[in-house]
Amino acid sequence: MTYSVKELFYTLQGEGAQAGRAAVFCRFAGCNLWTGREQDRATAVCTFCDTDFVGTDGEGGGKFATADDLADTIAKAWPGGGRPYVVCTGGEPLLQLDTPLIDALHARGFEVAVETNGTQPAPPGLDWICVSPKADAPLVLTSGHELKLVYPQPLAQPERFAGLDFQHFFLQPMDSVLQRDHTRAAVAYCMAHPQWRLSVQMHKVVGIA
Ligand SMILES: C[S@@+](CC[C@H](N)C(=O)[O-])C[C@H]1O[C@@H](n2cnc3c(N)ncnc32)[C@H](O)[C@@H]1O
Ligand SMILES: Nc1nc2[nH]cc(C(=O)O)c2c(=O)[nH]1
Ligand code: SF4
Ligand SMILES: [Mg+2]
Repeated sequence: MTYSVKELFYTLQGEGAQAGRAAVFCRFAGCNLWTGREQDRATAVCTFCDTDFVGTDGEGGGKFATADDLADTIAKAWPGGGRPYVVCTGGEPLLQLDTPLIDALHARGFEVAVETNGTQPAPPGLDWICVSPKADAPLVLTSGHELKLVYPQPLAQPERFAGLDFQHFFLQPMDSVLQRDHTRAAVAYCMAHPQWRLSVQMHKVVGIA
């Protein structure tokens, strides 16, 4: 299958339990909850997205004809040393990430992580699954390593997800003009409900991709 990648770059994971860890980011193009066009944002299922995932024209982006082609490109972006780590994101990565690509990445020594909205089943073999539920979208993926809820979403209260089968539960303040208010509210919620931890988008604080 052909993979459409918006951008592919080396940085630090900025969010969740793996924050601070060096990672190759593979941002797949396209999402099932928003077209990515600003004129459609208000009517999208997911309205708060902070990401451009349209097309294949970003840094390191392109169309990759085979799993081996894409895995080779990801492997070239790793500097050597440590345990190679790739974060598959998007857009919605589970529209494209499949078993041949996971196998090709494992064959090159990578741990494979995914950032998903949880509306698609996950292929087997993923090493780290981060699910970030969206209020108006059906949640299909109800287990994984971390659940990272963007907060606040009035129609997706943390209580709805607290009993699911995840090792870590994070609230991530919604980035918008009200980001400071959202952060204060998330802090208060985590202090009142210690099952939840705060995920600050560290990459935005330190100014990296
Ligand atoms: C751009 S999404 C791509 C992966 C997948 N589509 C998803 O939604 O999980 C990556 C992460 O950014 C989070 N995110 C998106 N917009 C955000 C915002 N405005 N503020 C905080 N986090 C946001 C998502 O919830 C998700 O955890
Ligand atoms: N540094 C960094 N960490 C991230 N964690 C999740 C991200 C995403 O957009 O999926 C992201 C991102 O865009 N940059
Ligand atoms: S589901 Fe993820 S990629 Fe899609 S619009 Fe929402 S935050 Fe953005
Ligand atoms: Mg991001």
